[in-house]
Amino acid sequence: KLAVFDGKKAIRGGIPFVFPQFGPWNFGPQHGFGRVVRWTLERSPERLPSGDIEAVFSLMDNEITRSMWNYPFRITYRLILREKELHFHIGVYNPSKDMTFSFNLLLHTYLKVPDVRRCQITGLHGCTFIDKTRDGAIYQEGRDAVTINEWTDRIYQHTPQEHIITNVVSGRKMRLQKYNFPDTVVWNPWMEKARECQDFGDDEYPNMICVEAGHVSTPVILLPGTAFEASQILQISAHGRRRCGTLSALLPVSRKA
Ligand SMILES: O=P(O)(O)OC[C@H]1O[C@H](O)[C@H](O)[C@@H](O)[C@@H]1O
Repeated sequence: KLAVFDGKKAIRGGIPFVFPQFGPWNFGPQHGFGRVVRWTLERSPERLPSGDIEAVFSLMDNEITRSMWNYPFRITYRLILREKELHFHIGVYNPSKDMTFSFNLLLHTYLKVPDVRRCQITGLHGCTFIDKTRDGAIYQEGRDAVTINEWTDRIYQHTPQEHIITNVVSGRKMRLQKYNFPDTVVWNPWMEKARECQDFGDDEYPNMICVEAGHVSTPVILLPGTAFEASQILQISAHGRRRCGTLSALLPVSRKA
């Protein structure tokens, strides 16, 4: 409720686009500039023959980005909305002839939930995680379904392509599928940290969970003239029902044929 849309900070909610840095940054704002700069709308929302709605955004280097990160780049961000799904396809291109650059990329997805203590996240069992609430110590997850009862800020590594998050809005299940995002960050600031955030209502932490698909515990290294592609699908399912068979939709179009 206290989110500020002034172009200086990310909006607290939705899906902030974390690029080219995850976390504090010596050369610019925390989590990079991708979530605060203005993107270009390449293609306004349009209905495709399939009935899906598609919109395409792009971001290129400019004076502002080069003042923090002196590389030429081009990002294409394609969003497809279906009845119960939202698809995110990202392409990062390095147009340089001789310069390699490296970056982090993460979709900082906020999910609205009736009570975070009743959410379970699957797909993390056996994964190592960097615990940012314990000075970055590394542990291994022993639970099949992860629950949250305190300040949580973890980078799970080498996570599988799918997580299910239970008890999101209206008690439904959210299926998160990802391609080329090896990490999954799980974050809830809990009471004290929420109070420290000016744009976070004191009583709002029980009603959110961030499950963030990203490439953050190691950087993406992009050689001149090459592109990196990554995707995410969020799919809401009615009370436990699961649909299968959408994983192929995560593959880049060029590799699908
Ligand atoms: O407050 P923000 O800059 O939006 O960051 C919110 C959170 O993002 C990620 O989940 C990080 O792992 C957290 O350490 C950070 O607190």
